[in-house]
Amino acid sequence: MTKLSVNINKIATLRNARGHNRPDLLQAARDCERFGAQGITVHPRPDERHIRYQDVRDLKAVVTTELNVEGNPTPDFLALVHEVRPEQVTLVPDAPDAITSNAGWNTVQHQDYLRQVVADLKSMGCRVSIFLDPVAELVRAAATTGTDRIELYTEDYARYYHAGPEAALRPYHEAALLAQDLGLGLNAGHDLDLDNLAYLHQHLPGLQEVSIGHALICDALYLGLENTIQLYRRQLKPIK
Ligand SMILES: CC(=O)[C@@H](O)[C@H](O)COP(=O)(O)O
Ligand SMILES: NCC(=O)COP(=O)(O)O
Repeated sequence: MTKLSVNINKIATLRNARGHNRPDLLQAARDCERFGAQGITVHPRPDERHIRYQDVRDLKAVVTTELNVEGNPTPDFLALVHEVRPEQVTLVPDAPDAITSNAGWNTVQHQDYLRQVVADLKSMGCRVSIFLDPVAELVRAAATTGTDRIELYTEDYARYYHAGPEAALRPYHEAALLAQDLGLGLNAGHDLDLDNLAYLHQHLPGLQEVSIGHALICDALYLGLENTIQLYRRQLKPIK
């Protein structure tokens, strides 16, 4: 089964636009779960432009499925996840000024560093996932860090999907097979939406979780949050 983790960054973006508590992020997380989300993802960025560090603390007390906290393992980020101990930490090498995540890890270059961070997070009981591009040598190097899972960075898949889904997915399919051989769990995310999700799910072996935020929250403006989450879940229905 491929689980849907709803990324609620954009709900915090909206809240922060006015400085009050509308929409209420914690209530939104509860509602996402009630509507069918099987996890909640947040990506606190250093400038706290959407998710604040305090949100992550508060969410831990509220989320009943799984809390997935994404970010670059800076000292502040590591202190936060040490305190909160989410079910999953996804390591993303984003620069502080990046508009959104725009690159995966170079796991070859940062192998030793990642090995230390992964060991530290696993010792606290967190599942660890490393965000990376679908490149064989990056997947192999990730496996040597002891990470539980990798998250395939799907921006290129999403960009090229409409030009030809098969070609767009090919590197991801190969990376997924390699991950399976190496005993790595598999997540995927970034720019997934109602157009491209079902194909990814049907053709990516061993896909355990997708985290989706931007498109899902945009769709919810038109379709409503409950209906939207149900539509995304439907794209992930088990393959017979
Ligand atoms: C890790 C990742 O892929 C991101 O998509 C992310 O969490 C989205 O972040 P923003 O909501 O800040 O664009
Ligand atoms: N890990 C990806 C994620 O959480 C959401 O990415 P996006 O759907 O906002 O592009």
